[in-house]
Amino acid sequence: MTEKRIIVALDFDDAEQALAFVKTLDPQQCRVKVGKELFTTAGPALVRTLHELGFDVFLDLKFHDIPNTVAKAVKAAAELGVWMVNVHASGGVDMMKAARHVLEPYGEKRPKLIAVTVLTSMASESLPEVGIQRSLNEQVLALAELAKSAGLDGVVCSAREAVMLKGALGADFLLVTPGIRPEGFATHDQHRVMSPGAAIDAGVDFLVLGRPIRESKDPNATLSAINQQILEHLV
Ligand SMILES: O=C(O)c1cc(=O)[nH]c(=O)n1[C@@H]1O[C@H](COP(=O)(O)O)[C@@H](O)[C@H]1O
Repeated sequence: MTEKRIIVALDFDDAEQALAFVKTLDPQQCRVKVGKELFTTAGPALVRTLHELGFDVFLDLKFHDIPNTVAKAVKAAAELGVWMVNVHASGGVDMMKAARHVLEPYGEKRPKLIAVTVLTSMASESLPEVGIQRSLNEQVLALAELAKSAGLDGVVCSAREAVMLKGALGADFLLVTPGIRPEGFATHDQHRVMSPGAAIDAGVDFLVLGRPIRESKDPNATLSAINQQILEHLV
């Protein structure tokens, strides 16, 4: 099995539902993401259970606070042993450097630290309402450059910005992209979407999929089908 590129978003109300769902998944086929909703109800205990079941966990709490607070939160995530954790790049370079610095003692076992650029639910027209006058691509690039200068491993962005970011920041800077939608699947609240195959063609490293897998009648079969598409697009 090559690198597991799919991260399934466990956006469930509680641990019971999340565990019933993950037990239908093969940990060789995907990683999983625990976000604000599930972590607020189920907490670290659920993350430990997911580890016991063999899943790598992306703890998606998008920390955004003063450097000291974010650094301590990222350290707590490292203590939990998660595979990946994220912060908001708009928290600034000092915040990101503090988050990166606190991971030093963990060496190669540290979680990957990535920064959210512009949420995939936002369209370019929404940027002025939060005070951003530059274009969406300029904003994503500027925040990704900031994250790289702070020593982070990569960013969360949409797959639509992947070609630009890989060109500007290099192949090793990880791109994690939500807003992935198989052809014909509803976009819901996502604005900047792309299909799994197109995202791989654009150079994305990890694809985040929530509703397309959770709402499938056979999640593991959907996962296998998307993994197959990924393999075909990697050659
Ligand atoms: O950091 C994230 O994971 C994230 C960033 C972003 O810009 N957009 C985004 O959708 N996400 C998360 O990715 C998942 C997407 O879920 P679906 O839209 O159901 O596939 C959700 O759990 C979001 O919280």
